[in-house]
Amino acid sequence: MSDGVSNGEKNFVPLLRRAVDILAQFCFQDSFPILGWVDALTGFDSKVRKVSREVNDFLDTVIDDHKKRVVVVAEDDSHDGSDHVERQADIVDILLRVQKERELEFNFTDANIKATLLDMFAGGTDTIATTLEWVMSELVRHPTIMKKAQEEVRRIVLMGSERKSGIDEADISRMEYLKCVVKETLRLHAPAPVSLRKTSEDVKLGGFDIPEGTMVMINLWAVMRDPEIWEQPESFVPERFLAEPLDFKGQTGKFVPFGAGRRLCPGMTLALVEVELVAANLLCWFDWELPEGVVDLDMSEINSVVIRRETPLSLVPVLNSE
Ligand code: HEM
Repeated sequence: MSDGVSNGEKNFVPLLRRAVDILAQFCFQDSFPILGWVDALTGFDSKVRKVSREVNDFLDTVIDDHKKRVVVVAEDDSHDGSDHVERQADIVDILLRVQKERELEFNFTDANIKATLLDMFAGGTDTIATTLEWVMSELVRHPTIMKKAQEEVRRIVLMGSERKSGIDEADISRMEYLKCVVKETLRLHAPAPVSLRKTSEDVKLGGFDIPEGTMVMINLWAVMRDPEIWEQPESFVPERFLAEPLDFKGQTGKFVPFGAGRRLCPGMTLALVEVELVAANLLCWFDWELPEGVVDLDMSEINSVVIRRETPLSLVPVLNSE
């Protein structure tokens, strides 16, 4: 990558966080469209324009940089080892190839590529990092659950006929308890707490008349802590998912960390692979302790588009000597 992009990369994470945080801020246009003009007076509109311009400029640089590279790229590991292959193709190379070879039925423009990249990075960075922080926070607060999850992971990875040095997806598919830990974490700490919809017709719901075209916010966080539908809703009990193996599609309207229906999170499968794989590695190769002097972990949350820990998680890893 050119220096321009490398430098930009360093700034991209904070820029992305700024962009995502703006989405969580109140604006009149969304809640009272008739008062949308107030957003210009409060400075909200210019803040949105500024951050959009910065994100757009960064993505333009990334795309230009990829277009300029004259390298032969491989999209998998199947190359013949010849000197022509300088590196594996990344997601931008692949999207540019799809564009160049006109693989789609519509004109796939640079704007489409930028939108795809933004969706992936905005939707898929903080959500996954935050989920992992909550997984480890809950496990450290519940040593018996941590031990049970570690025993499962280590039995599958370290105690087979052949001791492995890495964990693959086939191993993960056998980690039933770890999957329950991830589900329970997503139930209690849904990183994306609301789902937005616009009504396509007049509806009556719970005694309220909701006119067509109303923006409705569904509080997924509250659904997954509702005492009417969950036993001990505030407790961290992964076993509840052994007893009731709810999937992630949200069709029961009870367990909805990725939303539900046609606008269900498109990154769900990728997210689960990443969270489960990283969590399994953390549990397999290390034991985890609170830093010296810390007796109880602070579990305060920051409410934004993504519900993060108020204080970043700090734990001490101890190499597993098994
Ligand atoms: C633990 C990780 C994640 C959680 C908990 C999560 C959760 C959600 C939720 C609740 C929604 C709203 C769905 C609805 O309204 O029904 C959503 C939408 C979305 N997510 Fe995720 N997500 C995660 C990871 C990802 C990843 C990895 C990506 C992309 C690579 C992604 C991309 C998106 C996009 C683009 C949307 C908007 C979809 C639309 O409006 O049609 N998410 N996500």
